[in-house]
Amino acid sequence: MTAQILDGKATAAAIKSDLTVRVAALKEKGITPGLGTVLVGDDPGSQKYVAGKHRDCAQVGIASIQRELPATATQEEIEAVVRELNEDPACTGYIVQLPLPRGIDENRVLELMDPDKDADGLHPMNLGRLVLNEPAPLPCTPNGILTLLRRHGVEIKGAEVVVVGRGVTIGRPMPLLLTRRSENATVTQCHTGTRDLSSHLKQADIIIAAAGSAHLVRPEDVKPGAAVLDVGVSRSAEGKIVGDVHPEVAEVAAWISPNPGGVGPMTRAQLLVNVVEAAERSVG
Ligand SMILES: Nc1nc2c(c(=O)[nH]1)N[C@@H](CN(C=O)c1ccc(C(=O)N[C@@H](CCC(=O)O)C(=O)O)cc1)CN2
Repeated sequence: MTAQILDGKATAAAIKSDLTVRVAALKEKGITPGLGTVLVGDDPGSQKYVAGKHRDCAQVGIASIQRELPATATQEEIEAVVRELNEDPACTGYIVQLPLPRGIDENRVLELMDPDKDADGLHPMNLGRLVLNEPAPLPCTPNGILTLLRRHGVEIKGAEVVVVGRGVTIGRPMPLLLTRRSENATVTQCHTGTRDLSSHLKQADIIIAAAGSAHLVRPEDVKPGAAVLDVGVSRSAEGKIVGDVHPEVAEVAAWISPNPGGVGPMTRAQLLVNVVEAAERSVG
């Protein structure tokens, strides 16, 4: 078997095309959605991701507001930028690019954001709303993964899903989305404390690998016919992306997301969805 591709690039392009129409309709009502980004430091990966987010904004007609601070920025300097974006009427939604440099209290920064402008769905109020089943912007990568599966017709309802990783942007919120009544999946969350990862992976209909550990998921661990989403990013000595999923998994799985070209573009598309939905809410 050779797996079919969960094509994030093409799916994100379709989402952006739909958003272009919605943004134009908002502009006719006098609303221009504006995405703000706060980038602290000079991590090349973060710089690339933020640049991609602003490229996407330009494509669909969303205004861009960029704030950059040096790696030496203090907690107070970062918080001042967050306060400024909270007050800026041109900024209808924004994100703080993670991770922040060592020594910065990330949670304090996220808590300071106006939850109504939280385009990432990572403010504690919005994560709480997700737990309580209340409307909230959804975290971009988990929601991007669900959209990718749905648009390719992969059955989520009743599926045994293994999520590998417990980070704030993916691993923690992913099971919250998957276990809503609308998805009805059964989820096992694995992490560095899991004794026998392989035994869990072998049971999974869907594997979401977000550990950041190169080629962690191997072909012998995957049930034939499973859908495998590769979210992890490690870098080779040449700077190339190495995912969490071994390339030979494609010989066993029915569906696989490429990396790059799978979940990354979907993360960016869902961010734009959150920005546009917030602007639409503001006009009723
Ligand atoms: N505030 C946030 N910070 C971070 C998030 C997040 O959702 N919100 N997630 C990740 C990084 N991330 C989003 O910011 C992100 C990762 C990857 C991509 C992407 O388009 N990747 C491309 C490859 C790009 C490359 O060549 O390096 C792909 O997969 O095709 C976009 C966004 C951590 N921080």
